[in-house]
Amino acid sequence: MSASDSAAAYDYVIVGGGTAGSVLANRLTEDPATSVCVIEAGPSDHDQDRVLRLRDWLDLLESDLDYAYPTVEQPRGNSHIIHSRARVLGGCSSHNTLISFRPFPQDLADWEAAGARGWDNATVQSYADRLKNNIAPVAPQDRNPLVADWITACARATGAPVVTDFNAETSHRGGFSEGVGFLPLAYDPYTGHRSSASVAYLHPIMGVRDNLTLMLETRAERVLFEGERATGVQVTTARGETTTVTAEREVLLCAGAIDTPRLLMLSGVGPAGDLASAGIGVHHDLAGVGENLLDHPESIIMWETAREVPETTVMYSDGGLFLRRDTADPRPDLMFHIYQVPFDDNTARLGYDSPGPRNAICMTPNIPRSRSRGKMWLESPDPRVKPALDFRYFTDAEDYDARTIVDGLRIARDIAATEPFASWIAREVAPGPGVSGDAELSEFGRRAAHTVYHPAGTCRMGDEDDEWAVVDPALRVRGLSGLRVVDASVFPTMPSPNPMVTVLTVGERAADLIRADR
Ligand SMILES: Cc1cc2nc3c(=O)[nH]c(=O)nc-3n(C[C@H](O)[C@H](O)[C@H](O)COP(=O)(O)OP(=O)(O)OC[C@H]3O[C@@H](n4cnc5c(N)ncnc54)[C@H](O)[C@@H]3O)c2cc1C
Repeated sequence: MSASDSAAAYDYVIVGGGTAGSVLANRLTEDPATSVCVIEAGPSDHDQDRVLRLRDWLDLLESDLDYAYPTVEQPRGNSHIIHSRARVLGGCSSHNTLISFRPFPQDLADWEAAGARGWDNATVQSYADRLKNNIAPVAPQDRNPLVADWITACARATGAPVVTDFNAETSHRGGFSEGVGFLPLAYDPYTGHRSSASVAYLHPIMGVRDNLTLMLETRAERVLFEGERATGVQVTTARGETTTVTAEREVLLCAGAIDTPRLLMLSGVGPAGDLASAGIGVHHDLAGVGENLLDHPESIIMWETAREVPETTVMYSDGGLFLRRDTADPRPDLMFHIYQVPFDDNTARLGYDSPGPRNAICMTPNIPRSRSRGKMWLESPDPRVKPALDFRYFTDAEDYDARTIVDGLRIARDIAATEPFASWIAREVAPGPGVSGDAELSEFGRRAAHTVYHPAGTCRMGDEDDEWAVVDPALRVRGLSGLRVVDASVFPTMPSPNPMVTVLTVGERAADLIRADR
């Protein structure tokens, strides 16, 4: 299970045993003649109940299992957001909420239009069909009566249909424009445990397949090259030793949308000017590394409840609402999660009081296709220094992002005024009924903004001749060989819904692309 011998060699070296990395490790080791080493900076999740119990996810944020990346100052947004990224086997699928939406057909049409040839809807859905995770709507015994009343009120107030299985709408009806219901989750309804990437793809084969090596608590610090070819990775092991892991065929970067571009830049692959400013020697000038930083920004409205919120839940955010304002596009353009707990980090900082833990209910409107684009870069060649993340929240020229949040806050108030949800509510805590003009709502919405924790796009896919693309449609890093990126970094544009299933699907398809190149 562990290897620390120097210069160990494998066919494939996967950096990051996270969401996409777990899928890839499983699929590539299906062939007993193929050897794979997974280098994972975090520990195993295998016997960690605090990780496996989905209901406890909030305790993992900013814990020892979280890289917790700050952002640079956001003049039009909230400068205090901490981007959680998991440091544990399974990656973010081991500390997220496991909301699981199949990719939307029109989002994949956007990918193809952006140069991601071959990532069409029919192809990608066929890979989504292969996922091993147990994905199903919140089970009947886990359905909170308050959330059920919220769903009814949403349908009445907005006209959105109540949906029993969002993913069935995508699989069998070509998608949905609007809808409200209990969310599809990757979990085991009998135990409340995660059906994360590690649970579904790694646990069944750990210690079973001899051709799989896991190097846990081992950090990749640099990709090694001979000329243009990636030959392996320099790592620091759990014991603090620096060693080399050699890839006979390919190095596969699956460290996520922040750590993959970070590792490329630490290895001298990235925009030459940015690398020089950080004191890093340039091995391969690649303009797009760290550009196109995407996210789903959200804001919040919080109420104090008139009665205690019933405790039944899977993970305290079990319902979702999708709405569409622009009828020219079939996709929803506003999404809301409901939070059955006081999600008050940002409101408390702004001076709002917080109801008790059992007396708050929140709605968090988010922007499915945010138009602001960010960038990340390094400020030091030291691999321990965290990167600079500038999401440039709410900076799009048309102010579309801020207007979407204002629309969301207003719609949330309409829902709160509608039975049977209305009678659960005692008062609006934040932003409070006094905040009602567009400008005031925008100011509050942006200052109290948060992330749905979906950074992506920083090594985006594109045509071979697109100078801002980092990888080609087969996920190979442009201008180099033996090196691919397989994680949320490769998204050319942001999927409208929560992206984890799309990441898993990228892992599934990547395995076929890699095998096809052998
Ligand atoms: C709190 C939270 C809640 C979320 N909720 C949802 C949700 O409900 N539904 C949804 O669809 N999406 C959700 N997301 C987003 C989703 O989880 C991510 O988009 C997805 O899991 C990213 O997968 P990945 O493979 O790109 O990266 P990750 O899963 O982050 O995997 C990266 C792995 O690489 C490892 N690593 C990093 N650097 C190194 C290094 N240098 N050396 C070795 N290993 C390294 C990390 O430890 C990690 O295991 C959430 C995210 C968070 C943080």
